[in-house]
Amino acid sequence: MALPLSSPAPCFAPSPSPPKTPPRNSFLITIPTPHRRRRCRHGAVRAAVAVDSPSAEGGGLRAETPNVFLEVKDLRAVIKDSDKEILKGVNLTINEGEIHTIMGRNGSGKSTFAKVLVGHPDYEVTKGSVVFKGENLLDMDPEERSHAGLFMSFQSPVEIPGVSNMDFLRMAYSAKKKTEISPIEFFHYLLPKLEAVKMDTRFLDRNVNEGFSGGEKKRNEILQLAVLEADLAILDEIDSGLDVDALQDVAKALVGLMTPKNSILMITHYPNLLDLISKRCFVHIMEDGLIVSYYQELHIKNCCRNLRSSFPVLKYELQSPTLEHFRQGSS
Ligand SMILES: Nc1ncnc2c1ncn2[C@@H]1O[C@H](COP(=O)(O)OP(=O)(O)OP(=O)(O)O)[C@@H](O)[C@H]1O
Repeated sequence: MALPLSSPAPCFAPSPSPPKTPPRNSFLITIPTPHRRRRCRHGAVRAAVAVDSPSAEGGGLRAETPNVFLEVKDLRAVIKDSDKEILKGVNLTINEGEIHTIMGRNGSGKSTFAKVLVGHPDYEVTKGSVVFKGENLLDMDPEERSHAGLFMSFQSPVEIPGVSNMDFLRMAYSAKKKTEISPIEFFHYLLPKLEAVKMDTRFLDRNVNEGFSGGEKKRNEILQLAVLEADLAILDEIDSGLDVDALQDVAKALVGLMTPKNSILMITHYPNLLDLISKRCFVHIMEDGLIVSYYQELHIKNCCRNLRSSFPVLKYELQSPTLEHFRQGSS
């Protein structure tokens, strides 16, 4: 379920200028596969694998210095009241206006990472830092994080019996805007958003997610995101369980929500959604609690084409690529 938001504090960390060499904890391997020579229409295809996701300053491929939205450094987390470490030193930087995707095997820690970012009580951070728009995210409780502009769509959206979708959305919107909005006024605000995600108004009277099909729940998550207009949307497998039409609707709605000022962090196993969104994006691979590799700033269509042509398994089976696939592809 999404968390209600309130006005984000427009506080941005100064963007560091990119150094000429990658930081010590990361190195780039240019993949010597055909896509290295291929240049996309945008003339900027650059495929790279890095061990340890580099920080923005380590990327070194950007000429401009965008505002850093989220900066995760050496993040380690265990399951609460246990010493089972799930996140083992994650590094990730997201600038405003960017789409980032995390792929990887089942159980590699993707959802845990997302949940740790929004302050899920099941996990305890043992090391590292997370700065969101210049503020220490780890010092905030989950509600404060959502107020600061974070939104998370969970893999399995929760049902809220006894609370209508309409009331829930209106309460969340009021909390974000810090002002009451009348049901009529809110309905007018909501209508175009319902149309964007192709949801019928009858879903407004139903209790939040109660009895919704898997696909309807996912659309409802996007509706919440559209209503709350978060700065950074973390979408955990928003594409799972969607039929072809629903996938296209969700992709279209997401594209409609993107502005140069907001960002998306998607967790997915399938490149299809990336294909449909058709925007530039960063693709990261998570393995055993670490972001171990990344494709930097590829146009998504090229990125997915490259992934499929480089790693034969992806041609036939749209599974999450792993670091092993990158290694095979580059040999
Ligand atoms: N609350 C918890 N209690 C026990 N184990 C947990 C808990 N949360 C995560 N784990 C374990 O941590 C590992 C990572 O889980 P996580 O859900 O983050 O993986 P994932 O990469 O999102 O997997 P998938 O692709 O299947 O969704 C798994 O082995 C999981 O069983």
